[in-house]
Amino acid sequence: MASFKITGGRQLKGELVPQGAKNEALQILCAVLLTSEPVTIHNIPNIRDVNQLIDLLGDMGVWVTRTGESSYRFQASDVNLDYLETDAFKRKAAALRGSVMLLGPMLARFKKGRIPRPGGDKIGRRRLDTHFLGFEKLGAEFHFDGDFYRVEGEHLKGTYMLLDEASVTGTANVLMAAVMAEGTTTIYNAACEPYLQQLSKMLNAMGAKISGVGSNLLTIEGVSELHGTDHTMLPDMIEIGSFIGLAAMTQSEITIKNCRIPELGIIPDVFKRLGIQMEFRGDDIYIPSQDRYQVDTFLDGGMMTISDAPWPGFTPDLLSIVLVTAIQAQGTVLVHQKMFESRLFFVDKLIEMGAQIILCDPHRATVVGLGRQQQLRGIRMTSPDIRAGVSLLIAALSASGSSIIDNIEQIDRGYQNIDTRLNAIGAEIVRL
Ligand SMILES: CC(=O)N[C@H]1[C@@H](OP(=O)(O)OP(=O)(O)OC[C@H]2O[C@@H](n3ccc(=O)[nH]c3=O)[C@H](O)[C@@H]2O)O[C@H](CO)[C@@H](O)[C@@H]1O
Ligand SMILES: C=C(OP(=O)(O)O)C(=O)O
Repeated sequence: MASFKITGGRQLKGELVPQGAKNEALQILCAVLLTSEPVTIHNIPNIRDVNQLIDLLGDMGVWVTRTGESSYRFQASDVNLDYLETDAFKRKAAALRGSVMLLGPMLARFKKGRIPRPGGDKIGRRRLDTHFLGFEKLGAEFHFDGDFYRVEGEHLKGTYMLLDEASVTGTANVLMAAVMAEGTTTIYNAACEPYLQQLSKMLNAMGAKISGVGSNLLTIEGVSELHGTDHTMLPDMIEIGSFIGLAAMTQSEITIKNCRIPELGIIPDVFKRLGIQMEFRGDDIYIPSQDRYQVDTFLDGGMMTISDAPWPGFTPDLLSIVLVTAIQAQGTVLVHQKMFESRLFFVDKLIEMGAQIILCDPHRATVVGLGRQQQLRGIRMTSPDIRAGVSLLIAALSASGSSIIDNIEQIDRGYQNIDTRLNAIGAEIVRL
């Protein structure tokens, strides 16, 4: 188990370039299984979850060639389906959440697929019903033997389906199964975040016929085969949001480069409602060093609540960052994590550091901003999940004295060389 030692209280200054998007990468990498032709992908983040999925594809027989710093070519012309029966597959696929999206492509191309219970953050119940109900609607059979989920379907047929929830990985999985089904599939209540739009655009470039991209109603006309393509990943919007929170908490002047601002949806506005100033300079976001940031109230004077919702609502993956950023704001914010029930427990560490937070219940925490009247104190803590881990890192960077964060493998799942990149603009983080 690795740890970070952080010397807090330093103001940072400089530029940060966001990595390619983790959650887009996991969808896109699974989609390479849909064709026997080469698919080249650019701007792939060098992070644990993505590297594990690339390794897994290699083990399945996909030819993987690194063609540049963050570019790879994949060719799934010799996939070994027997590998799916091995213990190694079980162990590796169970290490990350994104592996569940191998199922849709396997079903589409090889008529069957098998996956162990996927891993990922332990942030509450994470059901997979949407995935399997969708596959069944397409005519596949589904079995779960307690260890493995199996799907089989010789002849997938297009149909209308109303997803039981707008699940991100569920929509991606069903979409990838449907692209080569016979006839037309309509997916209503589809998740529509930019990463799914990116996946749809890539599939269309491979020869799929998907319309309604960007909406919650996708129409897919099945085609008999897909071809190779080139695809470039968006910058990671969760990393961009994390850097905005980091800048505010540490009073740093940071420019976040090449953000693809139109794809960020409501994210910048939510941070602005915390009182954080930012300027859009072309496609960069400039955040000046701010001594104070005053939380907005609602128009009727009511206390600010920030909650998550399926896209184009605010992503749940940034609520932990909003929560930590509110600690040094002026004013009070209620953070309401509606989707996941175990994602806010890390606040006990922040309270130990001196933050004024009341955990109302597993879904809601009220943060009473310190308005820089008092600095947080460094402590020793453990990173429970990716986003809580980075939130603790931000808290530690703003604190007086030094902190240790254990279990930073969680942070490495989603943030590329975060220590080196932040040290380059003035942070003091040592990997132990
Ligand atoms: C690998 C990957 O891409 N992971 C992301 C993906 O996970 P993932 O695809 O696993 O998450 P889902 O979109 O399926 O849903 C997450 C949770 O939210 C609940 N839910 C979902 C939709 C809805 O309309 N209402 C609702 O309450 C679900 O019951 C579930 O508990 O999307 C999540 C939600 O943005 C993100 O936190 C994860 O980072
Ligand atoms: C919850 C997350 O990831 P995963 O779905 O991979 O666990 C996340 O990226 O915040």
